[in-house]
Amino acid sequence: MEENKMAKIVVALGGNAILSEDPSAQAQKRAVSQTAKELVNFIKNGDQLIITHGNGPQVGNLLLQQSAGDSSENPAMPLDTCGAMTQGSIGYWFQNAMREELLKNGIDKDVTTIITQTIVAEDDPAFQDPSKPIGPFYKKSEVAKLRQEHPDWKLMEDAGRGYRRVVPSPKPVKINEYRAIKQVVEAGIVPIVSGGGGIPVVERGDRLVGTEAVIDKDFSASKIAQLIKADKLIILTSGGGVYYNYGQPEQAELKTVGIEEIQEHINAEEFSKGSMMPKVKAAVDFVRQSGNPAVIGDLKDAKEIIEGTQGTMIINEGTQTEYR
Ligand SMILES: Nc1ncnc2c1ncn2[C@@H]1O[C@H](COP(=O)(O)OP(=O)(O)O)[C@@H](O)[C@H]1O
Ligand SMILES: NC(=O)OP(=O)(O)O
Repeated sequence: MEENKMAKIVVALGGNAILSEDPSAQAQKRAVSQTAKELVNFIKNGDQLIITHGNGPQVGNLLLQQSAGDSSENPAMPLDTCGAMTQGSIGYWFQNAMREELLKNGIDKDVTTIITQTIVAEDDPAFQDPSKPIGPFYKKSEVAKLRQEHPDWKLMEDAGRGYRRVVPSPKPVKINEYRAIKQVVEAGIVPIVSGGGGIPVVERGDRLVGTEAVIDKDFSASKIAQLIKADKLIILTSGGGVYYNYGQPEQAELKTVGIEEIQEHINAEEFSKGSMMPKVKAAVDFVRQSGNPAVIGDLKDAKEIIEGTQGTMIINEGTQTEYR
């Protein structure tokens, strides 16, 4: 198969950006359709697109549905299987929406979802320190009751938006389906990969065994972007680009920043642990390893981000930091 010469762009979409206020399938499909309209612009530009997405809200909601209907005849599915189910459901929404948009634009291109298993280390310290927010946001007044009802849950405040259940989030070590993903990319097909960061599995001899965790999709997206030698990594979320002093009166949104400067802000732990910190770390890791830029921005600004007029661009050079 001949190597595709067009620019390869990995786009990672946040679970919270897909599920904003209305958790119904219709509302999430609408958000995905809106995004698909923007994503098709990359293809019209002649770029090769690789799509990945989060699943934090969706997998948490699914776990709640599972436990509500749990019985010996119809047992609740474990977290790794719920992760796989969200890869299927969100992948379906994207395949469906992308197909429609491509047809509207007269583009004959296949889109396919690859169920992806992400190998993590069984001794990753993250298993002892849950940090990945999943499911709905709760008010502070609800926390005591939730702790009583679910003594096994750990709850944490999430970036000023309320409290959420948190689960372990080990780092991706290997993407098991990487070779398949590479071949699909080389064939010019648009793949939807590593949804929800990939299904977390650990290696035990010849077996891959599912584990109770949710991998951060930003870290998996960065790993895939490095493996396929992407020209750009774009992380789309809600709320805009990266801010210094987020939530403070003096908050400032970054337009362009070099990796060494933003690394200092990472080292000072200035970004929220369960939300912006993984995005910034994943972006910096990609830029450092590849030399290519990464952009973090709002899903609703996808068009402007493609044009380079919105979002925060992180680049591989010392530069005068620009603010919006
Ligand atoms: N420094 C920051 N700059 C911008 N947003 C931040 C920052 N710190 C926390 N946030 C919050 O992080 C959110 C994005 O993280 P999250 O909701 O976890 O993303 P995802 O869309 O991947 O689910 C933003 O909507 C914002 O509320
Ligand atoms: N798995 C994951 O990172 O999901 P979110 O993007 O929804 O946080």
